[in-house]
Amino acid sequence: MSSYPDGSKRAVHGIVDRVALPSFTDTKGIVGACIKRRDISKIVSHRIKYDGSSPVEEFLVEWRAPHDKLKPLSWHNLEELRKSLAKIQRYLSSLEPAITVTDAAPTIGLKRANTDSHSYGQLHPQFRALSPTSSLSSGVSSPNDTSQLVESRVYQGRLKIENGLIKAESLYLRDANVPPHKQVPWDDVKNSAIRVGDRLPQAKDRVRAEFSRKLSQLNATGKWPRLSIKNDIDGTVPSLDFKFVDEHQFGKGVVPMDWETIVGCGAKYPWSPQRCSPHMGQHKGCEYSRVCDCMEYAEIDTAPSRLKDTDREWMAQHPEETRLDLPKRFPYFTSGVNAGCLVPFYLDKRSPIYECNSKCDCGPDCRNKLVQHGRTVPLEIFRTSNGRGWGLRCKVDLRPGQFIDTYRGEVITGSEADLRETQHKSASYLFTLDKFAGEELDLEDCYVVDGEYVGGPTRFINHSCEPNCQQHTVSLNKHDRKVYLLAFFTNRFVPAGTELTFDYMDKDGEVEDAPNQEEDNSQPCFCGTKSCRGTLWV
Ligand SMILES: C[S@@+](CC[C@H](N)C(=O)[O-])C[C@H]1O[C@@H](n2cnc3c(N)ncnc32)[C@H](O)[C@@H]1O
Repeated sequence: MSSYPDGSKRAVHGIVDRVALPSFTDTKGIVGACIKRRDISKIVSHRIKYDGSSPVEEFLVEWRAPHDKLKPLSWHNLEELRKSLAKIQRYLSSLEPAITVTDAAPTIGLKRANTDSHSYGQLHPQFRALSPTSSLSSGVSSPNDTSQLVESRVYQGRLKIENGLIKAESLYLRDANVPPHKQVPWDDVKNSAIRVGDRLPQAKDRVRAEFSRKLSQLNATGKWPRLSIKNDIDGTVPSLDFKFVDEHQFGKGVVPMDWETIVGCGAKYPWSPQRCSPHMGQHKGCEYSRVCDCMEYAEIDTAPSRLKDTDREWMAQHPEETRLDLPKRFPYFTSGVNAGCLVPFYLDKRSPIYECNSKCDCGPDCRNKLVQHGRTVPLEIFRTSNGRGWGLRCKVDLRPGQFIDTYRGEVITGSEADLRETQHKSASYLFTLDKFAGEELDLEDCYVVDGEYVGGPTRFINHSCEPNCQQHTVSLNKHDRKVYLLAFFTNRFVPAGTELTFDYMDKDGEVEDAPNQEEDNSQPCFCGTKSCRGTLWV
């Protein structure tokens, strides 16, 4: 074990800064301070420092410094990085191939299969080939092994504390105390610092605890049935970069229709005895769809028992005129065991659903308000066993046409979506709101929902070529053709615990052309169904 000028003893798993400045954590008076996540560009490496016999995991932080060629770097412990756990999680997953993490946070149902959770420094043999550069170490040391401690030169920024926050200044570039030959270019650091095979149980525990905290905060609202998570496969949790939200968030350049312009049903003919109200006779409300203004553009019910001869004559004579006084297809069963489920007509036809809204006179219990009230079933995010990441399932049986939840996220412009697609290559969370694209709305003017960083649990629904769910358009404002809700409903009975899936290539019941396997953006499909088409549309 080597002794350092500050008196500490360290076994080092990453880069050693023996000749450079002492670790920031050695500085007095910083207890409680932490780094703002936004200030961190990324985590570059890690090391295990021994404080007596207790291991302390430290991470080498590369600071954001847009105008500096060399970014400030400095070592920090988990306490200082407590607001940046998403960055740590990303760093941990970059080490993933060599790490089998099985220790668990019971609060979120992860399986604890490895009791050796606090062992350090076991390098997977296959990664020994990663050789160090001449000036930087990539050797791995155990507390008793100092043979691989090598001198390195890490470019460091100067740190200061302001209002409990640690901030970096990249002054050393100009600081005579650190001569240029001791400033290691970022590429050298990057290439030699990526370490695999080391266990970082403290960091993993922190990441899992943070996810548990987020989930319990969400469940604490009590607004919806509990959302749970289960991982019987490995020790990971979904990305901390993801934020659960209740409704769409509007991005730059997206202008939803002003709420003031929305007219609720009942307002149009306030003098009419037939206007919508909570009870319009026989315990019915807006199911009297001839009257409900919100349903003006819903599918006309052409059943002989509903559409009178006079209606047909009117339609023939006025093809372009109001549909207001004609009977419409009501979207949901209003009574019986299937009450609240989508009727077969909508399941088959995929016609847009027009729900009433909060400005209507029909009251909160109107049967034409379902999707807007949110999820009513307990969902579980779970780790799939065949490489499809996370998936979603329901803990209770679901009836055909039962509502699951909406797909929500950041609503962005089409051009912003194109940019994100090229920048991140992650088209998989983008959902175009193109239901009403046509004569009055160009496809390129349609907005796109990005569920990658903000959204709801449906963002975890995987693709299947024989899906048990499908997506439907639900509008709360019949005049707004650009912003609406994307709602998932089951298309058959789904027993409790079955993975929920939808067809990523489904376009209102039609399957879009299967992508060419050689196309850049295609991904192999592992849905495992008999009719699997082999690729995903992503
Ligand atoms: C909307 S996300 C679904 C949630 C995702 N599994 C996760 O862990 O975040 C879509 C991504 O999931 C994966 N995926 C979904 N369905 C799949 C399937 N049938 N086969 C292979 N990968 C699938 C693909 O990586 C796809 O890009």
